[in-house]
Amino acid sequence: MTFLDVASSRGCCFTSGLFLPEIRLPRLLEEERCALLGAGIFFMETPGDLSKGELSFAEQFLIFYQKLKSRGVRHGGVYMFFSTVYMPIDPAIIKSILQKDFDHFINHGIYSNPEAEPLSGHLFNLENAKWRDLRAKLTPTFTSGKMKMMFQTLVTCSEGLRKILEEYSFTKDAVDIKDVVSRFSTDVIGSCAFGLDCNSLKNPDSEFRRFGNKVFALDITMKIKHLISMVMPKIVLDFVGFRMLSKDVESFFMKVIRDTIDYREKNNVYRKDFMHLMLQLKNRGHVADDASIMDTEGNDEKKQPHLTFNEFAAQCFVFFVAGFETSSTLMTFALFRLTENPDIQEKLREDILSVLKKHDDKLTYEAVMEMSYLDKVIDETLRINPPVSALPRVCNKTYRVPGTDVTIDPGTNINIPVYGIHMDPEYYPNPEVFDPERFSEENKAKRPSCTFIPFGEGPRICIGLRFGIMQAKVGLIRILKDYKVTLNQKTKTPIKLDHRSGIMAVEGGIWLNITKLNKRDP
Ligand code: HEM
Repeated sequence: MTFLDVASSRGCCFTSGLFLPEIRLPRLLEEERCALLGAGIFFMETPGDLSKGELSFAEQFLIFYQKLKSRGVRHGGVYMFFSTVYMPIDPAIIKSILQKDFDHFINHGIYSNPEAEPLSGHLFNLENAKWRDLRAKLTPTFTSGKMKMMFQTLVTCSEGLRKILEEYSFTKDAVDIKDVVSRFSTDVIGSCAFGLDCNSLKNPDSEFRRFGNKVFALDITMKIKHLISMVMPKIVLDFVGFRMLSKDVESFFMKVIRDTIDYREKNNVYRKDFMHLMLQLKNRGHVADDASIMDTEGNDEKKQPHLTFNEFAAQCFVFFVAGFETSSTLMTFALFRLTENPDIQEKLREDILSVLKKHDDKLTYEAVMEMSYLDKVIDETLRINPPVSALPRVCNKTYRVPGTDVTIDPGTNINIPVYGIHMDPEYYPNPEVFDPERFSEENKAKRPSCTFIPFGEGPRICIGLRFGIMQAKVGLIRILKDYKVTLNQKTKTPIKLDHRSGIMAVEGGIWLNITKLNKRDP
């Protein structure tokens, strides 16, 4: 029996879904449930809350995960809109899908049409050979050596963050911390991916921030577009030239990138950032450790570029989109958890200050790498509040799930339940408790692989992992070194996850008090 046989044994699979009004799948009869469980170990569920829009995407999938887990099965299925999604919950199956048998699950299954919408032709969306080729080209852009090269740009941007916090510590106003750290992330990624001073820390209404927010705005138009892209066949979408981004967003990013390329190429500018490495890729076909963006003849105007302008622009765009919201979410939740756990906040500050003292009070790449307690706090934050709560995959080759008699057909969508795994008491006892010691070397070694997957896993793992962590670390160090953070009463507690956001976020935001610390010996 294949997964789709089981799924369609209920007939039409209309579902109550994220963006739809309530259209419920008839509840399964008990004997039907047993038959499904007996036949293929699968179980289809449609919690009512899914349709009411009260639960966040992360919570909905946590419920699916917990229901499957409580039935003692290794995997299951979920009705979503008009299709069914296969959901493994056993880390061994997850590992097979993400790593061992990756060849069957290469793609994310997200619709894109670079001809109609050039910025959609980026790494996250590309498929099969096109993805492999581009991933191989871009990987050298994200090595630890390249991170070290960009480190100073990050530190420079963090000076703006310090200035803002200084003002807040003086005025004693409550700080919408997600807003502030998002502006920091916008400046960092704008500077590193576009080579621009976006000034969004100084000017909250900067164009970069405005258009960045527009990309993430999940308004009714975007919801409808998401739905259409999920339910319509690709051939129809291609035919009508379907696009996700509005024209003004596309024009803004294309123009910024075009102007920067022209300026740098004309003036042979060298800046230590992604833009420089991408220009090397475009003009020389590879990333190098030098200041030149031209080939050995000094120019390549006669030659075919190694990366076309559209490909180039789409990658800069995805670095921005994938980088700024995820990293600022990480910083926001870390600070929130530290307000809930003042002893952990104090311990982290001690770690930061003692390492800085060894490095003459200078925020260097090497100093950051030495802050081992900071690593644990970051990992524990990513466990309890993973910005991306589920990983999408689509099956591209018939697959027999190891250790079962179940087959997955090509075209079946897969959902890897990151948040469910991270909140499973089997791997993380008392999962609601924030405890960085879960990430001591000893404790990490006790857990099976694929039980901590905030960046995904396998060949398709987040390419910007190092950069995202480095950016969050610099931001947190800047804040915690000089300021104590406490929760302001404007924060609605207990916090509720925002059901309107695709990335994990808090309804009403996290509001903090910032108190300047007296200078002291670390
Ligand atoms: C805390 C920060 C971040 C988190 C939690 C995060 C998380 C993720 C996740 C879960 C995926 C999907 C992995 C998979 O399918 O297995 C992903 C993919 C990706 N991320 Fe990140 N990310 C972060 C920061 C960044 C940054 C800073 C950049 C770029 C500068 C970036 C660029 C990308 C790209 C391009 C992909 C697609 C990779 C591919 O399909 O080959 N991410 N990220």
